[in-house]
Amino acid sequence: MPVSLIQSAHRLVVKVGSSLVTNEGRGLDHVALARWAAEIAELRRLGKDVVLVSSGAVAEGVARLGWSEKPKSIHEKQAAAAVGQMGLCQAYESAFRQHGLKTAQVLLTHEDMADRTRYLNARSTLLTLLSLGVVPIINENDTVVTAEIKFGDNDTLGALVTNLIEGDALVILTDQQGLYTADPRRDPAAKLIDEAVAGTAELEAMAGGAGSSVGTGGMFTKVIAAKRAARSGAATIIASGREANVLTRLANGEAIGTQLVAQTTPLAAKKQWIADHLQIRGRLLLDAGAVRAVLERGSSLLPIGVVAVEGDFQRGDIVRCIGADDTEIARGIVNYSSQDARKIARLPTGQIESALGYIDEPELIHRDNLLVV
Ligand SMILES: Nc1ncnc2c1ncn2[C@@H]1O[C@H](COP(=O)(O)OP(=O)(O)O)[C@@H](O)[C@H]1O
Ligand SMILES: N[C@@H](CCC(=O)OP(=O)(O)O)C(=O)O
Repeated sequence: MPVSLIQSAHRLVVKVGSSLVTNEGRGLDHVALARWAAEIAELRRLGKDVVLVSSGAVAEGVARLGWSEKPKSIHEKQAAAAVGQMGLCQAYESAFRQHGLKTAQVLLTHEDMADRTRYLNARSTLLTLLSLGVVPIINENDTVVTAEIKFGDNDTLGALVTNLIEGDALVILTDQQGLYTADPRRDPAAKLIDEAVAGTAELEAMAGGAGSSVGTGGMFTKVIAAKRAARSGAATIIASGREANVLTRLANGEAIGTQLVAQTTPLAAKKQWIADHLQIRGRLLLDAGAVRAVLERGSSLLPIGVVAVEGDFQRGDIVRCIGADDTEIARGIVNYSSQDARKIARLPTGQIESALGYIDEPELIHRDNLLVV
């Protein structure tokens, strides 16, 4: 049996599906929510940051409105989501309060992930919430999205959030023990897969079946989510949300469900992404001290070591770091726009806020986002 990668993970995304959250569509399962909240509180005590992606708004709205099944029309689904999301928030807020934890509702759309500024804002807000000890609870903003641009299932959203916050792992809790060789609802001989490499075609073939009556994507979207999460080096675990203490047991190294491993680490994936990036928007000219700090000590690049800023770039763009003789020594993801970088170049960190009127990060480029070339 493999050892759970959750044990060493520092930042994780836990995704719970509609059928679990709403007791197969019968209404919110408060007992299950209380269990997950207790387990997430324990993960936080173990020093792990946890973001929860929860489905269930439509299913809970359908139950609250007294409808007998999920409606077909998009506007009725959106209306149901708006009603149900209230219930989800209330239930999570009170479940986490029992453990002294605050929660935050974050509703995201596809556009928030596609637009660079919104993507970076969502990322900063989530990281700030985590640093404040708050548990962010994410769902798709179902009431405003149209069918063509919907994530649709929250497995995809969970994977994109894992990429967004550079999580080490995505835990998908569902109504099955994990990924089977075939849909266990149809094939009683199907066997549980305990470990596999994320992103292979065989996994996609096994997960072909549709989801439950209240869920959306079935296993297929979970396998694709694992493939997406693996791109940023994160492992995915698919396990039963009904298994007692599933999250804390995973955190203690117990292998439960199916573990889909990435073939690279999050840091290596990010550095590869920087190396492969074709659009380099600007150049930072470094003094000799900054060159030594970056090359010899693997340090972050601070504004004080930058003597000039060239080009026109935004926060989050990739820029070159230039040393003596106009040679490129490194490249990385910059924390400030070219306009702001010019204002803080040569300044000590303590003066960033007075120069700009705000401070995002003390570094111009953090060492995790810096690739020596
Ligand atoms: N290979 C497979 N292994 C496990 N479950 C599968 C497989 N293929 C299809 N499924 C179906 O996927 C369902 C879980 O997906 P879904 O209903 O969308 O759940 P959730 O609401 O948790 O996202 C299971 O109940 C199962 O019937
Ligand atoms: N945003 C939707 C999630 C849709 C859905 O069914 O997702 P899932 O159960 O994860 O397959 C909701 O909250 O109802």
